[in-house]
Amino acid sequence: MQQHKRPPAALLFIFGGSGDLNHRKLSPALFNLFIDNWMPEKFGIVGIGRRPYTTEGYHTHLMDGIRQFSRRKEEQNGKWNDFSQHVSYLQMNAEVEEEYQKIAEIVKQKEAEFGEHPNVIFYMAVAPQLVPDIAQKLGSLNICHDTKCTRIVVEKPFGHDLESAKELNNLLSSLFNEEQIYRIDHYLGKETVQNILALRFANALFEPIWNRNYIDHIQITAAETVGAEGRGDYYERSGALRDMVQNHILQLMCMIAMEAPVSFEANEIRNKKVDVLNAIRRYSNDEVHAHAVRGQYSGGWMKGQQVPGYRQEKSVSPDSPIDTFAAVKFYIDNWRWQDVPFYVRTGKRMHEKSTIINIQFKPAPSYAFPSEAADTWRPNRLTISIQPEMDIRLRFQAKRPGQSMTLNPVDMIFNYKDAYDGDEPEAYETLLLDVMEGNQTLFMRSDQVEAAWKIIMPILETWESRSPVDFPNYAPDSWGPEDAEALIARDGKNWVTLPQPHKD
Ligand SMILES: NC(=O)C1=CN([C@@H]2O[C@H](COP(=O)(O)OP(=O)(O)OC[C@H]3O[C@@H](n4cnc5c(N)ncnc54)[C@H](OP(=O)(O)O)[C@@H]3O)[C@@H](O)[C@H]2O)C=CC1
Ligand SMILES: O=C1O[C@H](COP(=O)(O)O)[C@@H](O)[C@H](O)[C@H]1O
Repeated sequence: MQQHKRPPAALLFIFGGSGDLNHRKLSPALFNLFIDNWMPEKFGIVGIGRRPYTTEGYHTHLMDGIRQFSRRKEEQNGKWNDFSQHVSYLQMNAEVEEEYQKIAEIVKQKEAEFGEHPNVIFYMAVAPQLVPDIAQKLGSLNICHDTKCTRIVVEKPFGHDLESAKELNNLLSSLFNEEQIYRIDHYLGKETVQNILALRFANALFEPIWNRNYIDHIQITAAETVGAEGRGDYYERSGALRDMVQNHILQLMCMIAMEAPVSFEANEIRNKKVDVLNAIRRYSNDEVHAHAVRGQYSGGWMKGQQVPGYRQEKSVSPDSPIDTFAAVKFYIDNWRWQDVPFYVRTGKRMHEKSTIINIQFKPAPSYAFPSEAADTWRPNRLTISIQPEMDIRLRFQAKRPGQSMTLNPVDMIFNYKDAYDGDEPEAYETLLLDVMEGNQTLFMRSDQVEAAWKIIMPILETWESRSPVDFPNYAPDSWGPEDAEALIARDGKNWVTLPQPHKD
């Protein structure tokens, strides 16, 4: 068994304990932490919802999620029985103030059982519109005011726009200290995303070329094959730009573009990231059209299966103007990145599930080789595959064996599966452990969230003020609308998909 320092005693209340996020992500993550001996010696987990569950029924529901969605499918030799002793269900309506006394009683009871005051963590796995109300009601319980060991975890989306994000920040800061607020962006918990910091700041190799002098442009693609997946209710109030760009993709941009931190202290990393967000160019409403493209999928065929269009999905309006695809060309106006375009795109029902970052370097300044020696003179590319492939590829030009001087690009590959055992923790495992340990490095600070909204707002406002005339405008199993190809082709570049070994 691995030996390491485990977090102090914790009592975790999951609002939305009967919901999808807990079923698919949170409970499997907590169980994996337990199997790996990372859960505190003394801990309790209380799922909260209005649905009635017996303790046994709740355990069966959670076990079902673990079987379906955990990276570990097995019951792990009776570990589940040990784990489930710590898990209970509290049926309560979170909109009713009096019900919160039940929480205060559980805290007291656990304090007595543990013989110490545990860190009390409130996880908001509920629809965003419920969060302010719940936070306010929790604020009326004494446990929030008198101790730093009370923490609140807020899921994305954090607000619906800049104004509502500010309101939520103001409300939370009137009830909690910033050190108690954990704004989750689950991309930051992914191993491959955290590794960007290691790649950039634990190697001297890349820093000298990591700037406008050597980098031609950067691309970030976060493509999904799934559609709205029964989340039409939520997605109709969101869309791809809000759902993926405002948070995950801008965070990836920060990881790629930030300056070197002087320490890994949470606020130092967050300061460096917010500098990037503050330097991203805000477009005027007139500039939006030239820099941003939206799309919505039609019905059609996906890997041999017929799939509905977005407008035919459950809880979606038949003339919905919501974007299920967004592509934006960003600029970061600072010394390192001036004039280097960052092309980002994300969409549902796309050809493959793949999140990749491509750093395209400029060509060599001159070539002594005959022009027919190569089919590309821009071979140098660093590709960071975030998921589902987990690798880093450095592409460079090589001489093809033979009597003539023929060049073709080859890849030097670091692959997680080959280098490690391929059993990396899921993002939510890392993030939940960080909350229990009180480490906020991978969580968003209030100013980061607001800075991200400021970038997105002009695009949202422009899109919302003009209904798209041509929706749906892309077929399932494609790479999105033609306009997205044009966005990058206008600059003489093209989107790069998962790199394939070079063949003639
Ligand atoms: N699902 C996912 O993969 C992801 C979700 N998120 C975010 O997580 C949050 C939750 O999403 P998800 O789990 O999908 O949503 P669900 O609709 O599946 O779950 C909502 C939960 O809220 C509970 N709830 C609603 N009203 C009340 C109430 N008045 N009192 C007590 N409980 C209540 C429901 O319980 P009951 O019905 O029993 O009352 C249910 O457990 C959202 O903010 C979402 O954006 C973020 C990333 C991924
Ligand atoms: O936050 C969200 O992320 C998922 C994609 O997450 P991933 O880890 O599978 O890349 C997306 O499907 C969802 O719409 C969004 O809310």
